[in-house]
Amino acid sequence: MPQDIPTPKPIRLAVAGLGAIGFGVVAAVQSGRLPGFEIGAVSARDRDAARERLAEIAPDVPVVAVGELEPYADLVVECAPAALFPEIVGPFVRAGKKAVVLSVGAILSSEHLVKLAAENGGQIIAPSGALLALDAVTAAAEGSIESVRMITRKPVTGLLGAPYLDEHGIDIASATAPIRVFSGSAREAARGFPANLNVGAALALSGIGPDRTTIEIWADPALTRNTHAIEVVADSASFSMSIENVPSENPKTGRITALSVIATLRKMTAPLRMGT
Ligand SMILES: NC(=O)C1=CN([C@@H]2O[C@H](COP(=O)(O)OP(=O)(O)OC[C@H]3O[C@@H](n4cnc5c(N)ncnc54)[C@H](OP(=O)(O)O)[C@@H]3O)[C@@H](O)[C@H]2O)C=CC1
Ligand SMILES: O=C([O-])CC(=O)C(=O)O
Repeated sequence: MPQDIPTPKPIRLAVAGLGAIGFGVVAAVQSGRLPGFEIGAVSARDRDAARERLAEIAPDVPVVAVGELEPYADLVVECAPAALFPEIVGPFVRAGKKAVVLSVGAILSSEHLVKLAAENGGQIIAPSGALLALDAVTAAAEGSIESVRMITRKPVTGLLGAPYLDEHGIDIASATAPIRVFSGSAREAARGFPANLNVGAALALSGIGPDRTTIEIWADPALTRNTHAIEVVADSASFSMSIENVPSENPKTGRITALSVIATLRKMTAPLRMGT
């Protein structure tokens, strides 16, 4: 006779940011699509508006400031503006908890939080998000990688407002043909495009780092999708892959990003786990 296996307690999630990504994660949990998880608390800039948006799907979930999330949850999903990254992730990793992070570019300026996670038994987890092939890049990095290059092409709305464009006087709003707006390292790209190029930082941190990973960014008025093409040359394999992301309600963010978070969470408790 098999013995009764006690049902594990649900993992309590804090969702920091209730936009294109955060709302999708909350909706997935509340609909029962992610068994084994519950929402402990959420955070948004406009908390009254957030309560209204949650009224139908999660009326009882507390909406609190980002700095107050940690006691409510076992794990935080960080999906807010990059500037809030330390305030969101810090308390969780200090408490030995996990943080699933989307503002991956912010890791490059918050390396102390990786150290804090190591000291306290916490973990920072960056899902593949809007990019692909991070499984193969991390595997190749266990050997020797010669080069990693990414070319990103975005509709103009996917890049508007990036600090790099203002600093360099690059006008893309009136573009009628593709413009190459940036060419350089993943580190410089993360600094200049903090809300537009987390994928570059994710690629860099999976492979040969932010200084050796090279990035080109194009604004293309004819495009409707955010596209990323990567080329990797390593001693184990050479590969090139590309992805064309359908934008979410936030034109900077591909729809696949929220799904990537949901898949990451599902893997945490799955009896069969696919991919590196
Ligand atoms: N790793 C990857 O592949 C990808 C990463 N990203 C990154 O993920 C993050 C989230 O993206 P996305 O969901 O599209 O962003 P959105 O702009 O759609 O949502 C951002 C959310 O953050 C909230 N917020 C803003 N300020 C605060 C604050 N002070 N306190 C609490 N919450 C706040 C907003 O609140 P309110 O609703 O009240 O305005 C909003 O709910 C961004 O950093 C983005 O660059 C995006 C795509 C891909
Ligand atoms: O990297 C990002 O922040 C977003 C992005 O390019 C995408 O969603 O395609």
